[in-house]
Amino acid sequence: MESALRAIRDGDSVLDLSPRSTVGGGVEDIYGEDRATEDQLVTPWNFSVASGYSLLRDPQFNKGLAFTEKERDAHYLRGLLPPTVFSQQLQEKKLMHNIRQYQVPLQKYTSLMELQERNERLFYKLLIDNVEELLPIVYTPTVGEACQKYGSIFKRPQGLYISLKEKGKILEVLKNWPERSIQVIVVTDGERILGLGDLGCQGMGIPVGKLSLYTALGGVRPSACLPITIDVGTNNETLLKDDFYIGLRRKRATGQEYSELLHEFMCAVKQNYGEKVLIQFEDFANHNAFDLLAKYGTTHLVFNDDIQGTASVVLAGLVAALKLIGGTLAENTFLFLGAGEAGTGIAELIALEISKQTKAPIEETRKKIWLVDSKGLIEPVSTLLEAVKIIKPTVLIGTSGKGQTFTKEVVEAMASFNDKPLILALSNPTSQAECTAEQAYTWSQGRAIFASGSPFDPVEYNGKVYVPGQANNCYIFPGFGLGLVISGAIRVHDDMLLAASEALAKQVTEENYKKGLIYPPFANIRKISANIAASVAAKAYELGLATRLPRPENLVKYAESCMYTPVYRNYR
Ligand SMILES: NC(=O)C1=CN([C@@H]2O[C@H](COP(=O)(O)OP(=O)(O)OC[C@H]3O[C@@H](n4cnc5c(N)ncnc54)[C@H](OP(=O)(O)O)[C@@H]3O)[C@@H](O)[C@H]2O)C=CC1
Ligand SMILES: CC(=O)C(=O)O
Ligand SMILES: [Mg+2]
Repeated sequence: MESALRAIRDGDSVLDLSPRSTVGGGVEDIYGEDRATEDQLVTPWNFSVASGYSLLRDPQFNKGLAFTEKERDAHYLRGLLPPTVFSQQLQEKKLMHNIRQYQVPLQKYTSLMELQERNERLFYKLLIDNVEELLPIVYTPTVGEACQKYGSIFKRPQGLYISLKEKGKILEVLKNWPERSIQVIVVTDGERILGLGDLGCQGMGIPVGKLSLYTALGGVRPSACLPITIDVGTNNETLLKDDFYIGLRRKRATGQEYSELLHEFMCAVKQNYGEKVLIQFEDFANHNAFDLLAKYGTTHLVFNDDIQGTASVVLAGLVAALKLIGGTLAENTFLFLGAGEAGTGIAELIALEISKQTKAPIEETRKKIWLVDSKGLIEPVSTLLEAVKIIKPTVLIGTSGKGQTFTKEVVEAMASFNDKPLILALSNPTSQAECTAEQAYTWSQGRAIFASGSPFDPVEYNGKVYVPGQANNCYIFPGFGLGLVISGAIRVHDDMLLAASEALAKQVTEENYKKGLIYPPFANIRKISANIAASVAAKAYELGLATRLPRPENLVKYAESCMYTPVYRNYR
């Protein structure tokens, strides 16, 4: 067997097995592959059944030191591991200890990505058990920095890259992905990565991060998740000049060239994975995002996280906040800084919810909502401060992607006519937040109810500790997607967003309210996701959009039973 392999690999039956020094200074391998020059062809070999060395290098099955004695015997692992056997708990303890040694968040990020590449179950165990500590690493804000530096920190590729070079061959590219039964795709074209702008192909960190939350927070199994970056070029001059940039070095394709590639992609996905695969659009620029959602919303199961997920999470926070500020949604006045995907998505869902509650036409309910963009309000008002003073909103929402725009004067103005001004600084990452938690509490003399897209630590002000919430779509999309998957939904409907929002708001407890929180803690996120999933699935059945029949009686229990858990499996 051994010699047959050698002969086949070498393409020649006679081999000199003694290692020799090569011209480049290395040592030749016994198969002669090192001797091959650039124009001699060699075959990349692999084995289909993971055992021994290849088992240790397969992240899906690797358990590292946690392989039992029996497994080490049965799977040819003897000698490939040191003699000790660790439990998964001990591995987790060791890794958390190591991660906590790093002072720089990006180092924590790379060590977690390496773990994901090495031992998937252990990665998810860590993420689930330490979600509040690790979320800011695998997700905003650190993932933003990782995308900015993706070319330099890039080691092994994650996800699937589809560039203009693959035009006409996208179906073949999808078939190169090792998994067949995909349930959720998160796709970006990298043009609006958080509030950091066009990061081109380096936006891949976002689909990778979002999908790791699909698994950790929503229980969708990792093998069913597919991160995709569509590379149509970048207009980011710094990246185009960067030696380490990993994407196409050209300006972004637009118009027909862009839409043809996207259309081929959408058709290929449906052809390869069927009608029930969820395609989540993420961090597209708004000049494409709305069109893509409208175009494919009637033919595919598509969801835009920035427009729809954000809307659902913010509406939940607003509904919960009514417990603290009193009144109904309709009695509030909303002012947005930023009228793009997040801003208009949230505004529309608020208007829809008020319209459902009051039976007033949506054209009427929109009148309580004001949006300011870079050119000002659609009125002779050019600054946010002026708009705040004239409109006197009860709720101020930042979705402009520009940091420090809720100035002291703006927050003070909000606090001058509101007992409890509700201030949501949604822009990510932390550097782009409209104001910090400390600023919101200090400038409002401790009266603001504050939540932000990226997390802030608790703030002490005048001897009292204030705990800011995190208003981020990651409360919604994992449970939302799970609900679509378990019901076999074929289309997304706005009523599902309202159902998800209501389910999230219901998870806020009296204890949370006492702390001024309008979102529940992430520590309970899997329970929260199961509830969101059940509500979304229930709505899918009600609307006739579910294909998984018969409908399970208890949808919460069913959702929980479908959720991936990262404990190790025993191998026979
Ligand atoms: N917390 C969360 O869950 C989420 C947060 N976000 C964050 O929200 C931000 C915006 O995202 P998104 O809506 O998709 O982006 P868009 O590009 O779609 O929208 C940005 C909007 O902000 C406006 N704007 C830009 N600069 C200014 C300024 N100086 N003053 C006033 N308005 C300005 C733009 O106006 P114009 O068109 O005139 O330039 C546009 O209306 C990002 O930072 C993103 O990270 C997004 C989704 C979810
Ligand atoms: C959270 C998110 O989706 C964004 O900032 O784009
Ligand atoms: Mg996003």
